[in-house]
Amino acid sequence: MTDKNQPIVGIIGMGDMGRMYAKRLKAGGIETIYVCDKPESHESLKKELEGTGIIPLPNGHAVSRISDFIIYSVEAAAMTAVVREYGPSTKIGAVVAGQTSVKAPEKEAFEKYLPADVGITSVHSLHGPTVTTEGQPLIIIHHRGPESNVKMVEDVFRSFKSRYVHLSYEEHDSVTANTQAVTHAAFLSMGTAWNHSASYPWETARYVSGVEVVKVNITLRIYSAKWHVYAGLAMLNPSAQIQIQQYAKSVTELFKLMVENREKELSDRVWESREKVFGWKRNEEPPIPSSSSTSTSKGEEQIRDPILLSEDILNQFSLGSRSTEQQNQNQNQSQSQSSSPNSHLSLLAMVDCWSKLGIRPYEHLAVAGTPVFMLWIGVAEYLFRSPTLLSSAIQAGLADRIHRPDDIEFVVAARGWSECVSFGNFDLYKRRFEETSNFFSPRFEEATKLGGRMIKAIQDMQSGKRTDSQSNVQ
Ligand SMILES: NC(=O)C1=CN([C@@H]2O[C@H](COP(=O)(O)OP(=O)(O)OC[C@H]3O[C@@H](n4cnc5c(N)ncnc54)[C@H](OP(=O)(O)O)[C@@H]3O)[C@@H](O)[C@H]2O)C=CC1
Ligand SMILES: O=C(O)C(=O)Cc1ccc(O)cc1
Repeated sequence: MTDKNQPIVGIIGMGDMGRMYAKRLKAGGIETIYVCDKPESHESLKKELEGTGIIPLPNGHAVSRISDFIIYSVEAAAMTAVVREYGPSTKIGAVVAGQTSVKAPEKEAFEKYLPADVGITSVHSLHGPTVTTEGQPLIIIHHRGPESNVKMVEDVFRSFKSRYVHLSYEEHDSVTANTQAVTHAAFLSMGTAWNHSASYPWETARYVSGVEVVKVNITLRIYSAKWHVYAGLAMLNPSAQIQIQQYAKSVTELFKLMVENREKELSDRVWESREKVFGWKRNEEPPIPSSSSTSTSKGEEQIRDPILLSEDILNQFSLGSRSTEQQNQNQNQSQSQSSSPNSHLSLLAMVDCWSKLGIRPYEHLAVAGTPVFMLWIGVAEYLFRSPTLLSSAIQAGLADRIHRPDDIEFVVAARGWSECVSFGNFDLYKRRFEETSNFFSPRFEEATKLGGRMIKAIQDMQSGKRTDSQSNVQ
C-alpha cells in the first residue's frame, strides 16, 4: 500500500490494453504503478515511459513481488505459461486479475499457479484500447478471497467511469460467446468474402448504403486489430464453438433455400426468427417505443431500448471518397447493382442463429454488450424492423443473380471460419486473418478513425447525448 493507503498496481504485459490501463489509471490518480513487458522489451519500455510516473520493471517476477493488485494483460494463449512463470512470485495477500477476453484458461492458470494466500478478482473491459472507458461495461469477477477485495478493485477503476458488471468466470465466457465470438465470426466472414471476390466494397456502388456502412467499417476495424484477440476468444472459450458453428449452419441453410427457390420455407424461417428474437408478428411494423428501461444488475429482467439506427446517421460514415471519374465508371458498370437490394444473408443468418440458440441479444447488450455488438444488433434491427426491407431481402435472396456470387463467397467464408475455429489451430487462424487483413490494410488508417467516430456518434445517440460526428474517440 502507498502512503495514501492506495494499493500498488502492477501490470504484466504492456501491449495495447496494458498501456491504456497504465496511462488511464495514472491519470485517474493511482499513485504507484509498476509495469513490465517481455524482458527483451525492458529498455524500450523504460525510454517510452520516461516522465510518465509509470515505473517499468525488468519482468513479471519484479512486478508480482511488490504489487498489491496485479493485472495480467497478455495474449490469452500465453496466460498459462506467463502465470506459471510469474504467479509463484505474487506478494502474500495480493489480489490478481487478468484482462484476458476469455476466462477459462485464465481461471485454470490462476488456480493452478497462484499461491493459496493470493486473492483472485479478475476484470475485463468490454472495449478496445482506443474507445473511451466511460460508460462501457467493465466486468468484475470475484473468484477467491475476501469480499473487501471487490471494493478495492472497484476503487482502483473508479476514474474510468465504466459500468461495473459482476459475473462469475463461467457467466463471463457464456455471455461473451453469445456477444463477441459469434459477432466476430460474421464480420470476419464478410472480410474474407470481399477479399476472395477481390472487391473493395467501398469502391463498388452497391455497397455504400446505410447498413453496408456498418458492415464495412466494423469489418475493417476488426481486421486492423490484433488477430490473437479474436483467435483467443473464439478458440479458447468452451462455449463459443456452438455459436460459431450455428452461425455457419444458418448461413448455409438459408442460402440453400434461396438457390433452391424454396420461397415458403425461406420466408417462414426468416419471419419466425424475427418473431422469436424481436417479438414482432409477421408483416407487422413495430411501434417506436416512447420509453423503456435499462437495467444492469444480475438476476433482474434485462430490458433495453431498441437501437433505432437511421439511414441518415449511418450515411455520415460512408467510407472513401470516390473521384467523379470513378463514380461515373461505377455507375455505368453497376447501375443495376446499386439499385437492386441484396439478400443481407449475413444478417438473416445472424437473427436465425440467435433464434435457433435462444439467444436474447438485447438482454446481453444490457448486461455486457461491446460497441461492435451494439452496432451489429442495430443493423439487424434496422433490417428486421421494416417488413418492406425484410421482404425485399428475402426476394433478393430468391431471385437476384447480381449479388449471388457475393453470397456464395460469404457462405464459403463462414464455413471456413467455423471449420478453422473447430480445429483450434492458432497458426491457421493467423494465416486466414492476415491474408484478409493484408488485403484491407491500405484502408486501415481511414477506417479506424471513421469507425471510431461512428461508434462514438451512435453511442452518444444511444445515451441521449448530443451527437457530434466530428469529435474524436479517445
Ligand atoms: N485489444 C482489445 O481490443 C482487447 C484485448 N483484451 C485482452 O487483453 C489482453 C491483451 O491484449 P492486447 O493488449 O490487445 O494485446 P497485445 O498483443 O497488444 O499485448 C500483449 C502484451 O503482452 C506481452 N507479453 C507476452 N508475454 C509476456 C511476458 N511473459 N511478460 C510480459 N509481457 C508479455 C506481449 O509482448 P509481445 O508482443 O512481445 O508478445 C504484448 O506486449 C488479451 O488477453 C486480450 O484478449 C481485452 C479487451 C480488449
Ligand atoms: O467490441 C468488440 O467486439 C471488439 O472487437 C473489441 C474487443 C475485443 C476484445 C475484447 O475482449 C473486448 C472488446
